[in-house]
Amino acid sequence: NGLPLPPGPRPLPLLGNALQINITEPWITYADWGRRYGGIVYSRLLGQDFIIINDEKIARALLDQRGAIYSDRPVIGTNKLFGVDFNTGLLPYGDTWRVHRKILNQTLRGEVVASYHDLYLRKAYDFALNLMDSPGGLEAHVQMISASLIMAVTYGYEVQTHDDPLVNRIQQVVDIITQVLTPERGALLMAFPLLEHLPAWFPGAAFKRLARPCRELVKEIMERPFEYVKGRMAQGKAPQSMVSDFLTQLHGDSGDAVTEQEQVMMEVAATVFIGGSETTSSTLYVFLLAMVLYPEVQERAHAEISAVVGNDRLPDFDDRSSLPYVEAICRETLRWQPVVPLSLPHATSSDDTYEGYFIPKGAVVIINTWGMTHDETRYPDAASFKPERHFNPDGQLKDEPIPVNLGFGLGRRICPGRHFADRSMWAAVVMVLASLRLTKATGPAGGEIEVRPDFTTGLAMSVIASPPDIECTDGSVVL
Ligand code: HEM
Repeated sequence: NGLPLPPGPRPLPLLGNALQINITEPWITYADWGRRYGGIVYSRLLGQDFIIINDEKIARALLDQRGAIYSDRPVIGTNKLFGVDFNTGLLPYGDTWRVHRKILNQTLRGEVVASYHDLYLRKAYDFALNLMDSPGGLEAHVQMISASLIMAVTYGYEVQTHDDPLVNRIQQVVDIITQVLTPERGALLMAFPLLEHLPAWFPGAAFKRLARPCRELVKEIMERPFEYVKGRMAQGKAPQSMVSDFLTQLHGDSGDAVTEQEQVMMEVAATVFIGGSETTSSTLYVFLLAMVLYPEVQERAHAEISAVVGNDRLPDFDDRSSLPYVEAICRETLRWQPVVPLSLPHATSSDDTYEGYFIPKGAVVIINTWGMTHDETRYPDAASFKPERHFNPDGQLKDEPIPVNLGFGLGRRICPGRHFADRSMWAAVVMVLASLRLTKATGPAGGEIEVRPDFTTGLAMSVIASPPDIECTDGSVVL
């Protein structure tokens, strides 16, 4: 229609801008392009159109206000190959996705997840105790709280040990997905569809070796926990969970329609684990890392909790509104290192125009959340962890509750688990701050071992380079 594409880096023939992207931290390249070319950037990767949005206002104008165009997902050939095309987060914008979303919106809405308050506090308490008992097992404790929270809410399944076979299976699927199913690999497959059909031994097609085991694992992780809930319900012993609530509603019905609905619920439940476990654990890593690196923040939180909660009990949700600094720590954790730094890729389902630019149908739309939360004009000294930035000059906490945080995405595909994440994260953060002090570990010579923040990619997970020392303050659980 004669309109130009948004500005962007000059592409090379065939490869497009593939060689200009920092593969391990593409959000840094995209933020850099944002500074050079503006809030909306066009790039081409192996023949595929990419629209990269670095500006929150533009992201809201397109995803929130033009949801009918910007809510699709890119077609990634590997999703089907790996058996994960059932996942709500990867489904194209259409009827199946709508059915999934309806279930998710109902079962994870604010009022429903509020009914799990005791569960979040109990799991958070176990987490703090585990950290206290064996600080060196930090990674296992973080995995434990994330997996056990999600398994309890989804299936009413109590994870008993760090080595739960079911959780291990699900974790294997998550690992494969985050390694293999990236939009960049999707672009590679779209550019060279032949790769999908080459044998796994062929150079460049080695990733396919994981496809069959992944498909088998996916089948198992969908069916086994579902059958577990049915078995418990038959014995009259199933606690409240997403799946048991759903099956209770179906009670008495039979036939093909029920089988179909059960299949949908199996898919939604498996999605919840895949979508909720790594994001939860990554966020907790970021929080723990920040506490080790910023002891003054930790001290201020200890003082706030001490003043409000006292020394005779642990905090609970009734204290939440009286602990604004703890709230600000949660918000800053999501801002400082958004654990899904590029959100999930969206795609356009028809041509569009924006501010005189042409946006083609089928373009992959990347929301650079990391770039937005590190925008120096909005967050001065963005690389530093500063909960204070979430307060107004009059000392009041800003009116930006966690469920509207950019880290949960935008528009019709916004994270349906955000209310759950808000509450489960708060419980873990406040429980750790109320009962522990995190410090750098000491080396053999008695000096502090420096902590070098290092991040793995996939869904971006922070790893603390050396296990921190964790002390129970004053020998008691409460400060
Ligand atoms: C701190 C924790 C979490 C973060 C930062 C997070 C972030 C995100 C983001 C950025 C998206 C993509 C949104 C978009 O496309 O615009 C997403 C999607 C999704 N999240 Fe979360 N999430 C978290 C926890 C959870 C939890 C606990 C659950 C489940 C209980 C969950 C379930 C999902 C699902 C099912 C989708 C796909 C939605 C769709 O495509 O329609 N997430 N999440």
